[in-house]
Amino acid sequence: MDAPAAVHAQGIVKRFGPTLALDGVRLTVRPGESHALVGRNGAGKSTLVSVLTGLHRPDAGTVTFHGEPAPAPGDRAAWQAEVACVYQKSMVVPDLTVAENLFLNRFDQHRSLVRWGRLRSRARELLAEYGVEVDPQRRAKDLTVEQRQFVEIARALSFGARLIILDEPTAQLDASGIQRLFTRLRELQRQGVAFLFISHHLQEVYDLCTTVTVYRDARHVLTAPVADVAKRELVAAMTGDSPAERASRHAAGAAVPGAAETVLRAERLCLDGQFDPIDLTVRRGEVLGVAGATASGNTALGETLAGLRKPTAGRITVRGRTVRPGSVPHALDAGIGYVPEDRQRQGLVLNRSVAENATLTVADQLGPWGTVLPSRTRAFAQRVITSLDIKTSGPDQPVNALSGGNQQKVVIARALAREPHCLVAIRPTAGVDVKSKEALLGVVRGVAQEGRAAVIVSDELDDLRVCDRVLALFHGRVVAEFDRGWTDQALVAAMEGVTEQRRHAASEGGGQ
Ligand SMILES: Nc1ncnc2c1ncn2[C@@H]1O[C@H](COP(=O)(O)OP(=O)(O)OP(=O)(O)O)[C@@H](O)[C@H]1O
Repeated sequence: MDAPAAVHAQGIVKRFGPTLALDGVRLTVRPGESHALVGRNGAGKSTLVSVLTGLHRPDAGTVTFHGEPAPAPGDRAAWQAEVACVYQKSMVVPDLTVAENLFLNRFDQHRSLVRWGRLRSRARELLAEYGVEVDPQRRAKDLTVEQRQFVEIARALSFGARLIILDEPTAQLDASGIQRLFTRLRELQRQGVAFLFISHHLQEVYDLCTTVTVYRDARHVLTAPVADVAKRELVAAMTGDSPAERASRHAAGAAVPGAAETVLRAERLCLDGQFDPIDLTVRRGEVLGVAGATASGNTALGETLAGLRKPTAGRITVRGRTVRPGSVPHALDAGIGYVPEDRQRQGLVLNRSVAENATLTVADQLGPWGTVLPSRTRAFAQRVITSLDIKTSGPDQPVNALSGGNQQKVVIARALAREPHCLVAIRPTAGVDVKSKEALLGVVRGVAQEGRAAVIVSDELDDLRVCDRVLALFHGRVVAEFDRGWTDQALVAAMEGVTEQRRHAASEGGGQ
């Protein structure tokens, strides 16, 4: 406890124009500690990370590493020797090998010739030292997310950094990948490496971290040992609400008129190398879950339903009408609304406003004869901002100035704008805070309640709990089907390929 903090930040203020992103916040992470930083979307977590890694200069406040003042702005090498952040979006260069990535910008300055053999053996030594089993000659783009994160961690440690920031590191890992990551992190902690762990998965915070800090609306709210804070107190600190009992989301949906009618049907739909022939139907008033771990084929199935991928064989119909395969415009026209997994690439036009993004799919409804009335666009966007609780300075703010979770809400708003017959959402709550998650899932349920239908493709149990039925995929095949009332263990076991059974259901029970 007497050793100086791995990082100590105090009185940090950061403004972006009119937005106060950090309002005098503090954070202390001790050597060997794993410290969680949690907060609702837009609370200021990413901004703090940018300050702690030297990407943003704070308007006020101080940062020290191991008792020494932070390096001068712009001195990249000095910052790298203190701290590294492993982001969801990889920083490694995809076309270079692991060895090249590890030694990027570190080639011997006075040698014009790189000695590749030596580089590879040094890379092998370095990976072995940190227990990372990856061939240094493989291209970074061929690595799994898990391997890439390990390479990035090894790279950071090899620069001398003893503080590693992990920004939603588990977002793209399956359960066994998360376990392997946590095991590795615990080993490194024992060697004195400190971690700052940013996650919207509160359970992971309890599994991994010893201390938790909560920010809310740009301010520091709480720092405490994880063991002393109950989950509902943590949520209350994040939201500012009193810990009122929240209704269980396992509750059955109300009956909808005409509920037997099939909205979306897939017949013998298959995509080579991704999933075997699958039959599925989604009826009016129903939310269907398509569960599966990474590479189970569930994402590919969702993307095929949305027209993003062309199936090898099979047929998709919406209310009896065949949809042209592999065409997003046709899927959209047929009434399939799509919420993509990668909002940065597929979801948003980042430099355009919230209003423009939210209304992209409904431009034809915003004015007469092909015109778009700004007043109508803004009014529409304002309704969306209110109903989805999007934290923004207004409809005219560009979406790239929103926090990640709030960007996700804009993507969902856009998919809903056309009032699709069936919404297909892939991991719709990734990176979204607990309260917004509830709101978003409530919106998806609402689609079904209005007599339409929805498909949620996810490995998140919270997402799947709002579904009326869940298909579990493993290695491209449906291995189990669950009605409401499944237990977490049963569904996880199916997703991990541990059990296989066609119909698995208990309509009683809490499913917690
Ligand atoms: N480059 C920027 N320009 C303008 N505003 C910004 C910028 N970066 C962040 N902000 C604003 O600062 C506030 C804090 O955002 P930040 O990204 O730090 O939140 P966060 O806690 O990381 O949220 P999330 O969990 O959604 O990622 C938000 O209101 C956001 O809109």
